[in-house]
Amino acid sequence: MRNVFLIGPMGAGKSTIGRLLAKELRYPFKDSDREIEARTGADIPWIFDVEGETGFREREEAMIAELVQEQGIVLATGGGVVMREANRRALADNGLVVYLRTSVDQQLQRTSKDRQRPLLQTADPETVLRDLMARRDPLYREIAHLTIDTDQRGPRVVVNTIMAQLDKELS
Ligand SMILES: Nc1ncnc2c1ncn2[C@@H]1O[C@H](COP(=O)(O)OP(=O)(O)OP(=O)(O)O)[C@@H](O)[C@H]1O
Ligand SMILES: O=C(O)C1=C[C@@H](O)[C@@H](O)[C@H](O)C1
Ligand SMILES: [Mg+2]
Repeated sequence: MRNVFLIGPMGAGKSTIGRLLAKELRYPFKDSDREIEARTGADIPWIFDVEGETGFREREEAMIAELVQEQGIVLATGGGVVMREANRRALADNGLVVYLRTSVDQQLQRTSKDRQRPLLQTADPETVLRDLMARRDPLYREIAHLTIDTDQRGPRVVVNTIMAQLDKELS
């Protein structure tokens, strides 16, 4: 069974859509951010605070290397997973990579209520998101087997769109 790996920026809907897609496929759902928290025994803001972003990226790379060994899971990755080449290779080689695309305007709306994203705890999250998008969008595209725009589609419609594409991929 093939793994499905969801990539994309903060607020693209990887966790939300991943959970729904996994139900549809009857695959186990894993969320790399949650797995890192469980393994560390601390939440992501704590890890960034105490170990810095580099400490978090080390934990993330180790977790991705482990998770890609699974067979037949839906995995929601963290927004910055593509920054490391080892992660890009691990994902591209071990599953179908789906890029959930979204605009910075939508990201701002979807992330505004939540304080769990340390990179956005700044006076100017819009500039941060634009800068991250400029650097990461080419990397998401580099490894994506499928790209789905989520701006005009609610989570259920995104899942149906992925399911239709998966049927094509698997037939
Ligand atoms: N297609 C969509 N349309 C409207 N709202 C959405 C859509 N997808 C997700 N959302 C909402 O956006 C918010 C962020 O979604 P989610 O946490 O799934 O993003 P994420 O990609 O996992 O982000 P992160 O990389 O920070 O973990 C949630 O409140 C979710 O309900
Ligand atoms: O875009 C990012 O770099 C991040 C996204 C989140 O999923 C978490 O992995 C963390 O907050 C960092
Ligand atoms: Mg998430």
